[in-house]
Amino acid sequence: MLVSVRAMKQSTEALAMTDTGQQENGEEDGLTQVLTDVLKEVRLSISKDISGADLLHSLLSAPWLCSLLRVYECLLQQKKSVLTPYLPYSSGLSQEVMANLREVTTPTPEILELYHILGKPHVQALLLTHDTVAKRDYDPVLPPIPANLPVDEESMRIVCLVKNMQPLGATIKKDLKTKEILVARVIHGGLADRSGLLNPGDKLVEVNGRPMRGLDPETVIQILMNSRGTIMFKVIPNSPQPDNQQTTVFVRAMADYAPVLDPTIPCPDAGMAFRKGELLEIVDQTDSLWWQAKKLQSSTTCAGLIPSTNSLKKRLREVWFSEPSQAHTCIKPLNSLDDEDDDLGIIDLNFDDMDEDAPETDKLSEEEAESDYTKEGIYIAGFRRSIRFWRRRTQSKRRQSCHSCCPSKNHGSLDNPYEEVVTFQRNPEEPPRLIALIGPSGVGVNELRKQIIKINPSKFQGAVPHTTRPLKFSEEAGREYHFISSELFEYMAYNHRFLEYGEFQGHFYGTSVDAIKEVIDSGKVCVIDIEPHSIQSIRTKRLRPFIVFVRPPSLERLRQTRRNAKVITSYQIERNFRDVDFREMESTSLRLEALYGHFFDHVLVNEDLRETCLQLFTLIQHAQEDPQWVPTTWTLPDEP
Ligand SMILES: Nc1ncnc2c1ncn2[C@@H]1O[C@H](COP(=O)(O)OP(=O)(O)OP(=O)(O)O)[C@@H](O)[C@H]1O
Repeated sequence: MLVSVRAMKQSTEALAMTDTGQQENGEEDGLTQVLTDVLKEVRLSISKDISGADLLHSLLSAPWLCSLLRVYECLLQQKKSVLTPYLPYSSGLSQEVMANLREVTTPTPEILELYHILGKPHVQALLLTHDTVAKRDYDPVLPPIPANLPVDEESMRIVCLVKNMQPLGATIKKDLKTKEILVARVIHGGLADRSGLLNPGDKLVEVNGRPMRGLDPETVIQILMNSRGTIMFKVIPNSPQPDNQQTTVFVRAMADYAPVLDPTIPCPDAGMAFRKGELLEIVDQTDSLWWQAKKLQSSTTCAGLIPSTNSLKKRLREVWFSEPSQAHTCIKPLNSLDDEDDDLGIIDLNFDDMDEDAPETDKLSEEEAESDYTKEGIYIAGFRRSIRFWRRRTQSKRRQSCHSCCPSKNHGSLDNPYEEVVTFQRNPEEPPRLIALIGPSGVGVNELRKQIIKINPSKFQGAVPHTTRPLKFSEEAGREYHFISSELFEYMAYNHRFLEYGEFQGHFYGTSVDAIKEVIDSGKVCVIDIEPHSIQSIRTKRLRPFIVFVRPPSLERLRQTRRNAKVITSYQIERNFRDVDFREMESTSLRLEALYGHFFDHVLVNEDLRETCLQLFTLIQHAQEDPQWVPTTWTLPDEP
C-alpha cells in the first residue's frame, strides 16, 4: 500500500510537472508517457507481491482514465491555439500609414496603389471590424446616468425610428381617464415591432417634440402619418408584461372579410382583407376581439388586423341580416316546402312534368338508362345513368332553393369562420385519401373518373352504390350494385349512412360512406364524383378527401371540344350539347365556386380530355404523396 501511495504521489507530481513542462516545451504526448511510466512501476510492484498494487494497476489502466486524459490533452491543445490579435488598432494604424504616404512628395506607383487600397471603404470597414472583434468591445457607449435622479420619476425612453413610406406598424388609443395616448398594439413584422422599442401600453409623451397629452387619437394618427424620415418618440415604457408565449395558429378562412367595410375595426389601415379559402397564419391572439395574421401565400412580412372568431361571427350575422337585397326565398308558404326534400337527398323522379316537346323516341329506356360502363372486362361501379338522372333532376330543383341566403345553411361559415388547419403528409402505410370530383352538370366529372379508373383499375376504383331494384341476369351482387331491400335502404338512409340517395323509376339508389371506406381500406384510391352539397358530409377524418373542382373552359373551347359529346337532360334524354347547355354550365360553375370554393383543394379546367386526364392523374399522386393543408381535426388521435 505504501508503494502504491508513493507511486500515486510520484505520478501526481509527474503529472503536474508534465503539465507545466508540456506548456513550456509544447510536448503533446507528455501525459500518456507519464501514465505508461507509472503503469510500468506499478506492474513491478505487482510482481513483488506488494499489497494494493493490483488495485492501483487496474485503476490506472481503466479505459475511462485514458479517455479523460485524452480529453484533457485536447483541451490543453485548444487553449494553446486560441487566436490573439496581433494588434487591436489596425484601423488607426492604417490612417497613420495613409497620412505618412500623403507626405511623400514623389510617390512611386506602389505607394499610390497602397494608398488607394487602404482608402477603400471596404478595407476600412474590415479593419474597423477587426479592431472591434480584437477588443471584444461590442456594447454601445451609453451616457452616464445623472447622479441626482428623483427616485419616484417614471423612466422615459427616447425612441428614434426612421420611417419612409411604410406605416409605423402600431395602433394607438386614448386613456379616457388620464387623457394619455397609449400604444394599443404593435403589428407583428411592422416597423415598430422590428425596432423592438415600442410595446403595447407604452405612454406616448412626445412625437418630434410635440406633446401628445390631451390630443385626439385621430390627430396623433395624422401627425404620425405625415411624418417622414426620423421620428423621435418620448415614451414612458409600460411595465413589463408577463411573457405569454404566442403560439402561431394556421387557419383557412371560411368567409370573406374587408376591413374597409367594417366600421368596428379599430384601425382600418392596419386591417387585412381576405377571401374564403385563403390560408392565414395567426400570429397574435392576445386581444379577444382583434387578432394579427399574415397570409400564407403572401410575401409581406408585416401582419394585419383580422377579427377574432367571435368578432367575425358577429360581423357576418350583422351583414347577413342587414343585406337589403337578400331575397329570403327560404321563407315559403307551408305547402311549397318540397325543396326541403332535396336537402335530405330524396328526389322522386316521376316524370309528370317532362318536356312535352321531347320526342318519345329520344327518351332512354330503363335498360339504356341502366347501361353500365362495363368495358374491356373492367366493371367501373358508380357510373349508372339512373343515378345521374336523379342528380340532374335534383340540380334543377336545388337551383331554386335558398342555400346561399339562409344563415343556417351558409356552409358553416357563420358558425366557424376560421377552420384550423395543419400540414398533413400521408404515411404510405395509411389508407389513401378519397378523391372527390365536383363540377357543374355536363362538365365531364363522370368521364374523367371513368378515364382515370380505366388507366389503372388495380389502383383506382369507384364506390359501389346501393339499390333496391332487383338483380339482373348479367349482374353480380357487390359489383355493379349492392342489392338491398327497401327496409334496409330506409334504415341506412335514416341513419345517415348515405352520402346522397334518390329514387329513380320506383327504385332507390344511393352511395354509402361505407362503400367508399371499403375501397379505401383495400388500399385503392377511391375516386367519386359528388354533388356539392355533400361536401360537408365527406370532409371527415375517416375519408380525408382531396376535393377537385372541374371547371368548364371558355364558351368557344366548349363548342370546339364538345362537338361529339352528349348531354343528359333532366328528362332522361341524351342529346348533343347546345349553346344553352354551355352557358348554364358556365353560370353554374361560377355559382358553385362562389359557394363552395373554399373547400376545393384544386381547380382543374376540363378543356382537352386527354390533357385533363393526365393533369388529374398527376394531381391524385400529389394528393397522396405530398404534404397538404388539412383541418387539424383530421390529424388528432381518436378518442378512446
Ligand atoms: N374534355 C372533354 N372533351 C370532350 N368531351 C368531353 C370532355 N369531357 C367530357 N366530355 C363528354 O361530355 C359529356 C358529358 O360528360 P359527363 O357525363 O362526364 O358529364 P358530368 O360532368 O358527369 O355531368 P352529368 O353528371 O350531368 O352527367 C360526355 O359525353 C363526355 O364524354
